Amino acid sequence: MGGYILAIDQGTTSSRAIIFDAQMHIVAVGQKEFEQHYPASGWVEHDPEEIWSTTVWSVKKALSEAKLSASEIAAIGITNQRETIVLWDKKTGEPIQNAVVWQDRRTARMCDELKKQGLEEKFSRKTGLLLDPYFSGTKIAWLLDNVQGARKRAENGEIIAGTIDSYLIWKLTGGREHVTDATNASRTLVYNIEANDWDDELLEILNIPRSLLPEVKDCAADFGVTDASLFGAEIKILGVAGDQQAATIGQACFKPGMMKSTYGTGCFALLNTGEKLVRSKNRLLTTIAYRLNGKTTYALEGSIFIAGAAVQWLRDGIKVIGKASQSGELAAEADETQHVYFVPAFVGLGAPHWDADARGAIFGLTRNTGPAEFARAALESVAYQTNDLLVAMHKDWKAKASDTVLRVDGGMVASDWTMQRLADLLNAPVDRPIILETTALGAAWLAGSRAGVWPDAGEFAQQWKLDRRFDPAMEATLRKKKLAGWADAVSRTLSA
Ligand SMILES: Nc1ncnc2c1ncn2[C@@H]1O[C@H](COP(=O)(O)OP(=O)(O)O)[C@@H](O)[C@H]1O
Ligand SMILES: O=P(O)(O)OC[C@H](O)CO
Repeated sequence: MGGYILAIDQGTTSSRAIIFDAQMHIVAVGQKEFEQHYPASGWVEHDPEEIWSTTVWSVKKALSEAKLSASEIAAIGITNQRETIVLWDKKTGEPIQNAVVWQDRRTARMCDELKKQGLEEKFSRKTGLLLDPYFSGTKIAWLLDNVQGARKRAENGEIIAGTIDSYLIWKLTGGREHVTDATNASRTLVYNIEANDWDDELLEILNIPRSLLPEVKDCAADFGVTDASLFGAEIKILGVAGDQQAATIGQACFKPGMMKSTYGTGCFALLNTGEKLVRSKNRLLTTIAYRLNGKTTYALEGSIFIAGAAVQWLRDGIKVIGKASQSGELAAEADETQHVYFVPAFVGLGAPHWDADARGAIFGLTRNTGPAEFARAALESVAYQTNDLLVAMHKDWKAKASDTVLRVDGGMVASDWTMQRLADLLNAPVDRPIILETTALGAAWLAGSRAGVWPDAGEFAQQWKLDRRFDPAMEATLRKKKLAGWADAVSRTLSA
């Protein structure tokens, strides 16, 4: 057995496999995109078979690129798009229908109904979440009620449910393990984050049989062994965490008060609050950052649904850029005297507004407005939204904005212009590390430390190295004016 660790990062748009050596350096990557299905307005689905085939393809690709055999891999760590849910047949492994993705809004009315019954406080107290279609619970209920025969099959114990980590482990172990980890469980809306168990009362409200759900383990634990027929030898699965929690670990945010923000399709900021479960009074989420050796560390989370997706819209929607990397250059050419605000509520707004029905809007257009001002407004929208999250976090965590250092990662942080504007509008420093594969790194650390080939948290934290710090440089009055303009634009975009 070699000291290599394989991280599987199953994301919203692609599946990736990354092999790290014993020194925590990347030696090979396999990656494959898969199809997004939009069967109705606001609905988003993935084909689980495609999630599985692209994952297997990526692992095989990474192994062949690295010229390694499966027997040289000490352990696998899995990280995944969170909340997305699959129901599948226990005997055949066949999904009962496509996975319902985290972005999917089909249960908005169900959530409204539960809110009308006065149940949001109960769900929030027990799970740390809110009644929004984002989370898995109402998606499971919808599948049981709407896929023909599903409820009967569930009652007969023929089908089971899981988030993507759980589905992948089931497939990887040849149907031997139905398990998940505490971070993924904490996104389902039926997991009690204080009791650390599925919650019978919430399961009853949503009419979900407990037998459908996987066993919940620590993030570093024995999750099973891959079937030898898949990659040529058995490999132990020793680490699992949802992708935003894995990025928190990969950014070495192990101490209370440390915060990371990941800018991929969406943006997710997590603040480590330690063993203390902080209840947000400002519409943020309380979630499990990680659970190690039976000890839970909590986080406050702000979730924004559109970040890099706004750059994709500049490229594929209004076609003002040819590739994502041109967005910063174009924004830098914008006329600073024009105040254009773009609220990218393509799929509603996440934290702190939680408005499923809001849709995108642009304000402040003049005859001189052109592609550069659109690009700047799109990139600035990401910074303004992050600021809204941080303002809410500072109220809940009682910290000053000036005391905050934000560690960033994800595809968008390649843009220097965006990172500088982020620091300017937050009025706080923004730190970009050298290793940007923080999500995979976090999953690899869980597996590698459990396997005994990677160091403990303290030593691991020392490998975090700064690439560049962006210090705030915007004049205070301009910043104030811009933030007020954004607040006005958002208030005009909200649905009610
Ligand atoms: N140089 C860049 N400037 C701005 N945005 C970028 C740049 N490079 C990539 N992006 C954006 O980053 C996103 C991809 O980031 P990634 O972390 O791979 O996302 P995900 O894991 O959600 O698929 C895309 O939405 C893309 O538009
Ligand atoms: O797959 P990503 O990187 O877009 O992350 C999705 C989040 O986990 C959704 O909560």
